[in-house]
Amino acid sequence: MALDLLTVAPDYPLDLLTPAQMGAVDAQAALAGLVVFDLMDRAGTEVAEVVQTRWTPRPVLVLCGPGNNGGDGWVAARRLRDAGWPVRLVSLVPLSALTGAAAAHAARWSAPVEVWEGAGPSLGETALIVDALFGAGLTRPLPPAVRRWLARTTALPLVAVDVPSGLDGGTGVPLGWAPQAALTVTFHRYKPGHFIMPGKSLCGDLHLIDICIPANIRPPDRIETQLNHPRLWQTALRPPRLADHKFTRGWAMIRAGHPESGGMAGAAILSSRAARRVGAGLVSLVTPAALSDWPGTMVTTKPWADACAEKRATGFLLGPGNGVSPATAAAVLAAAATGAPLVLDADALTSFAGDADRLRRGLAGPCVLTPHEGEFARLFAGTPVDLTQGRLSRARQAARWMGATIVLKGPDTLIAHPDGRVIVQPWAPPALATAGSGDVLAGIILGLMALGISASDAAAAGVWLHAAAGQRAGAHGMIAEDLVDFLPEILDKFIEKSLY
Ligand SMILES: NC(=O)C1=CN([C@@H]2O[C@H](COP(=O)(O)OP(=O)(O)OC[C@H]3O[C@@H](n4cnc5c(N)ncnc54)[C@H](O)[C@@H]3O)[C@@H](O)[C@H]2O)[C@@H](O)CC1
Ligand SMILES: Nc1ncnc2c1ncn2[C@@H]1O[C@H](COP(=O)(O)OP(=O)(O)O)[C@@H](O)[C@H]1O
Ligand SMILES: [K+]
Repeated sequence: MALDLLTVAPDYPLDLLTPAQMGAVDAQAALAGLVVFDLMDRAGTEVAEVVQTRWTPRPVLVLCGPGNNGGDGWVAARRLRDAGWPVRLVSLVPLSALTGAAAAHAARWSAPVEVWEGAGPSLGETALIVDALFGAGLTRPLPPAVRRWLARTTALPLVAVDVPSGLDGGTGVPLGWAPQAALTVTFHRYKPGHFIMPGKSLCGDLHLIDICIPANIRPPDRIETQLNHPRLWQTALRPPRLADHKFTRGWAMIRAGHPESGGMAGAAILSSRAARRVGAGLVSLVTPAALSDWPGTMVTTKPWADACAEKRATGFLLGPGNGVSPATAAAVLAAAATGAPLVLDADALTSFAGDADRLRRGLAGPCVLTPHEGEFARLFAGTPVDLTQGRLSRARQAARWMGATIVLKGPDTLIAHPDGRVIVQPWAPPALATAGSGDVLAGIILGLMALGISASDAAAAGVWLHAAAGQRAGAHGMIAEDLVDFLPEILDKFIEKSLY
């Protein structure tokens, strides 16, 4: 699903269900009188529809597994054959092993069936593979022969039913290995693994099919993972108000680095511009040596301790270009002790490598940490966070342990909150992978928090606005400075205007 980030995106289901939650929904649907045979019929029929929309008729090989995922495959094969496609059907198990709705749909298949043997079927003329082997709830690796067969067919496009078989739909991490799909068709609700790397990449294009399970059938436990969307935070964005003066719009303090301390001032300058563009009333760049920024930025060489003593400060950002050093760590702890909103990025995080517990104990107010994968690994090494887990689990554990919002950046940025909720932003232009882009993101989140917006709303809104600015800047030649320049236009699309 490609998304235009510049519009208030149309409604799409935000909830991402774990495989266990999807199983609970399936079970409740059956209890509510929905017939699994019919749900499977709709699922498989839609798979066939999507295939026919994307490809012209060609020899297709449908691989069907032992469970309901395989059942969808039997339906899809039948529909494609009815539409005149040359279809071969390969069942992973003997037909006598099938049960329930899958067995019932298998009984409706009137053409020859090949049952998997040894190294697997010959490819022959096959030009397209439908993978209906296993769904999102698989808990162990693919059988080795299946894995080897799929690995040999990578030149052919593969359509995955629910997930590419072998991918854990709950985490986005393959159970050892999963094939690369050209497209993935899933049902009722997306699962986290569709959007979190490497699953996001393995799924190819995504299609969500409504198989008519009513929306009031929900899992019994809390849905903890959601897609990002303006409706989560749009009302929290704060337009300028008639009675405002600059101090009511917040004063953000940014610590700038200095070459002599291993720092670079440019990063903090990008952050300061972004914080100002999203509406912070005043932004100070606190720097050990004179530097120049836009004239409206208050550049000051006063000590960082003075900035921390400023009672009117409503937000602090440390890290961009600060240099990794005990001095940076001390400056972080000084700002944290004020209890004012805090954003920590880059060197502010790495300065606590091996000592994350000291940072954790020092946090006294709302805090957003914005690590990329490298910074995350350095900061959380040696903590209770299990670094062998996938991104979703790691981000969630880290936020819980740190008691702060963690923005784990990447093509699938995760915004994890201490209460266990995680917001996923899977849409962001890869052109954002350019130096300084993260500094702009940190400045956006700082500016929003300095305006009084909560850490969770500022992080989710900030990640969206940053990605939207990236989209607006275009696929080629974008530099971090451009992101700052597009922020007013982006904000204008999302901010509520009725309060003027
Ligand atoms: N129940 C429903 O309401 C619907 C379910 N649908 C399909 O049903 C699929 C889920 O069906 P199933 O729950 O049967 O799951 P799967 O189709 O993934 O198959 C699980 C089967 O594989 C076997 N198996 C072997 N090793 C396993 C392992 N390590 N972990 C899990 N299973 C293992 C199990 O014994 C079981 O027979 C979804 O992916 C979706 O394609 C669709 O038909 C739409 C409607
Ligand atoms: N392939 C990608 N697709 C989309 N967004 C990306 C990609 N790579 C990086 N980004 C985004 O770009 C920003 C880069 O930040 P960061 O790594 O901190 O860079 P820097 O420190 O140089 O500013 C993050 O917001 C990240 O989510
Ligand atoms: K599958």
